Amino acid sequence: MSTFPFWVAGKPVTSGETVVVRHSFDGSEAGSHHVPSTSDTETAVQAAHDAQEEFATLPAHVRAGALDHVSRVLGERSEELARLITAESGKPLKWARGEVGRAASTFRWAAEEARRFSGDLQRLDTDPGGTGRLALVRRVPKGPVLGITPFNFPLNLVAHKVAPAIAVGAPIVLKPAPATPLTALLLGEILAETDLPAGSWSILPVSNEESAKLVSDPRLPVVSFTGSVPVGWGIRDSVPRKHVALELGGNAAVLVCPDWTDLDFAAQRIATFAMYQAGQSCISVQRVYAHADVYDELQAKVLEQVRALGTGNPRTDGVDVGPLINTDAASRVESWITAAVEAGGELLTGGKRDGATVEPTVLANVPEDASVMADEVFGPVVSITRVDSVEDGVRRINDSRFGLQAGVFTRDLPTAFDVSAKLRVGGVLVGDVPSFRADQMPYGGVKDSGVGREGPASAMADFTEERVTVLTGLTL
Ligand SMILES: NC(=O)c1ccc[n+]([C@@H]2O[C@H](COP(=O)([O-])OP(=O)(O)OC[C@H]3O[C@@H](n4cnc5c(N)ncnc54)[C@H](O)[C@@H]3O)[C@@H](O)[C@H]2O)c1
Repeated sequence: MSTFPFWVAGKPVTSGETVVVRHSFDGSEAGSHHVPSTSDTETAVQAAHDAQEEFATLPAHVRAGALDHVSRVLGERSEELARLITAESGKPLKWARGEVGRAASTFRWAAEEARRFSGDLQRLDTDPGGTGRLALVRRVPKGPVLGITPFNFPLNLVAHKVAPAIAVGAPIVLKPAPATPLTALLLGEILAETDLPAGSWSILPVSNEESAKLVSDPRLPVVSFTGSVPVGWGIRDSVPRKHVALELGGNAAVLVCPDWTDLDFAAQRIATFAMYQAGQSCISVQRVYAHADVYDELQAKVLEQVRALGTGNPRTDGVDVGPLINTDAASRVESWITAAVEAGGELLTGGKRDGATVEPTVLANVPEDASVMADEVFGPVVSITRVDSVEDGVRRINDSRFGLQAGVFTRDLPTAFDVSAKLRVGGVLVGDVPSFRADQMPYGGVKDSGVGREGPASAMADFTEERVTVLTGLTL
C-alpha cells in the first residue's frame, strides 16, 4: 500500500506522522498519508498569498495547457485512480470509473473556459460626462481560494475546486475530506507534472480543527466549500466578510405526472439513482411523488428494479450498491428507517444493515416529518408517496428546507414549464431524475442547500471580480 505525501506549494512533503485510510467494506488498508504540521500549513498559505500576482498574470494559454495536461493524464491513469477511489470510499468500481471520466471532463472544460475567459469593453460616451472615455472591464481573482471537499466524490469535487482556480489564476489550498484524502493526493502527482508556478497550489489533508483555522485565515479570502449543511453554514457565519460559496446537501425529489407512460424508464432511473453510491450523493433520489393514476404500477416497477440491484463488495465488477462510508453512518440510516416505519410508513423492501452496508430500501407513504423525508438520508433509501395532483406534488417538493435539484417526469410542455417555474430549487430535470450534473451548466442549490453555483464557468465567475480601467481622451 502506498504512503502518499501531501503537497506544499506544488512540492511533495513527508512528515514524521502518518495516518492509515481504511476500506469501509472490510476494514482493509486503502493506503496512508503523511500529515502536515502547523508549519507546513503556514508555508502553504503564505506561498499562496505570495504567488497571487505571478499566477494571475500567467498567460492564459499556459494555464489552459496545464489543465489539458491534467485532463489527459487523468484519462491515462483512470483505472489506477478508480481503484483508489473505490478503496478509500467504498464506491463501486463502475461508479468510480465514471467519476474519473467526469473529473477529466471538468479539467478539460476548465481549460476551454480559460481560453475564452475575458473581459468587456464599454463606451462611456452614452452620457455627456463620459465623452471620449472607454471602460476596459477585466475579471481578476478575488484572491487565493480555500477549497474544502467532502468524502463522496474524492476526485470530481476536488476537480471542481482546483480546475476553475487554475483557470483564472487564483492560487488554491485544497483541504480534502479526512475519510477520502488519497485520491486528491494522487492528483497532486499529476498537477506537479505541469509548469504552474510554485505556490499556486497545495493539498493539505489536515484535521477539521486545522481546516477551521484555514477558514479564518485572512490570506485565503475565498472559501469554496462542498459538504454538509451545518458545517457549511457554520463556516459562512464564522467569516461574514469573506466570499464563501456553499454546495451542501438535499433531499432531492421526483414528481411523476399522470401523463408519463414509460414507467419502466422512470422506475429504472429512480431505482438506479436512489441507490447509486449507496445513496451518498447530494442529488440522490430520496423522495418520489407519483400521481395516483400511475402510483401502483410505478411502485411495483421500482421495487422490481431495486431488488435486481447487485449489492456487496464494491471492488467486484457488476456490484451496484456497496457500503456507506462507515458503520456509524449505516447505523444512523438504519435507525431512520426504523423510525419511519414506527411513524406509519410501509417498508416494501430492504431495511437491514450488515456492518457499513445497508440493504437498498424502499418505503411508501411515510409521514412528511419523518427524517427519511425531511432530512438528508445519505443512504440507499427511497420513499414513494401517492399524490392526487401535480400541484400537490409541487407543494410537497417545495415544503422542504432544501432546494438542490428536482426531477419531473412529464411529456406535457406546459406542465414542464409550469412545474419548473414553481419548484424552488437550483435545477429541474424534465423527463429524468434530479441526479444529473454536467460541467457546462451552473450547479448549486437554494435554501439550506447552499449559495453560489459551480461548474467551471460559474466557479470562475465566482472566484473573480470585475476591475475597471477607464481610458480617457479617446476618439470613439
Ligand atoms: N451540493 C453539492 O455539490 C454536494 C456534493 C457532494 C456532497 N455534498 C454534501 O456533502 C455532505 C457529505 O460530505 P461530508 O460528510 O464529507 O461533509 P462534512 O461537512 O462532514 O465535511 C466536508 C468537509 O469539511 C471539513 N470540515 C468539517 N468540519 C469543518 C470545520 N469546522 N471547518 C472547516 N472544515 C471542516 C471536512 O474535513 C471535509 O473536508 C452531504 O451533506 C452531501 O449532500 C454536497
